[in-house]
Amino acid sequence: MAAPAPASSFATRLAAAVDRRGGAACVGLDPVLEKVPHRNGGDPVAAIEAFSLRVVEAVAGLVPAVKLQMACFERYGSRGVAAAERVLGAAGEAELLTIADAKRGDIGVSAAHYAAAFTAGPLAADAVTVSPYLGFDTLVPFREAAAAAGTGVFVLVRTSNPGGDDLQSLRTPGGGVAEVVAAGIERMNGGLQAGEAYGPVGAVVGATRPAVAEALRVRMPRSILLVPGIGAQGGDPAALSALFDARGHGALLTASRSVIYAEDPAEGARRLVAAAAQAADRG
Ligand SMILES: O=c1ccn([C@@H]2O[C@H](COP(=O)(O)O)[C@@H](O)[C@H]2O)c(=O)[nH]1
Repeated sequence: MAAPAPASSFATRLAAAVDRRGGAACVGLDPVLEKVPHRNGGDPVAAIEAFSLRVVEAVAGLVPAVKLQMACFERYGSRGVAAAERVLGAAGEAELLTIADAKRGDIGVSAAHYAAAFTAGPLAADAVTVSPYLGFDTLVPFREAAAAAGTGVFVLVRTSNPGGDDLQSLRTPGGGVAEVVAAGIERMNGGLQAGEAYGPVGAVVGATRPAVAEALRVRMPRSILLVPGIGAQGGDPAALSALFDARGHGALLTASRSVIYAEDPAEGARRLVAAAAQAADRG
């Protein structure tokens, strides 16, 4: 029997959440033991989980989405993963869309396992980040799982770190590497449902190179852009207006340290939403 069709696509749910909260902002949950309240010699997993749950509670109702940095949890093994499951669950219950920032990538047969892990079961999220380094065939299982589950996939295209240039800006006969990846993603979003502006395959494009991000936006008109690099990495939402469409959709600005370690994360989240709304208004 065919799997039941999802109630709505990730793009539709994200657009509704952005409209409800007033701006396309995402709070990154990157809990680091040294920065969260904890007892010396106490349980690190309990500390990062409690901190993450407090941030979820503080930002629920303010932002459309949260992004969990899986590495912050996985470094603690199975207990850390179990904590990530609970934080994802709590965020979902608080009506936050969830992005598992897992940056997975492997040959197709193994990619299918990763895709299953993040679309169904205890680690299921509304979207997952993936690496395109092994080729476009390895993205297909993620695309198929996302389309079937009504979730999203964000492919790394142009990352926010300084070393992103090392490989992503290399020239090839088909253009720069990032442009080749962008073209592949655009192809994967073919055949949109009627009334849908964006497909299930989005792109990670760093805020630290706004002109590059803008050029990539043009190459991927059907992709939602997940835009890290705001705040701690110096990216400025005001420089990112061109990433949004006329309805203020199409991009999701995400910031972690500058919000979760602010004196008042709720206030940090409000500021991020306001900055995203202002950027989208000018788009
Ligand atoms: O190009 C990328 C891709 C992913 N990230 C991730 O986003 C957050 C950024 O944290 P900040 O504290 O807002 O700098 C983190 O989880 C990164 O791994 C990115 O920064 N750039």
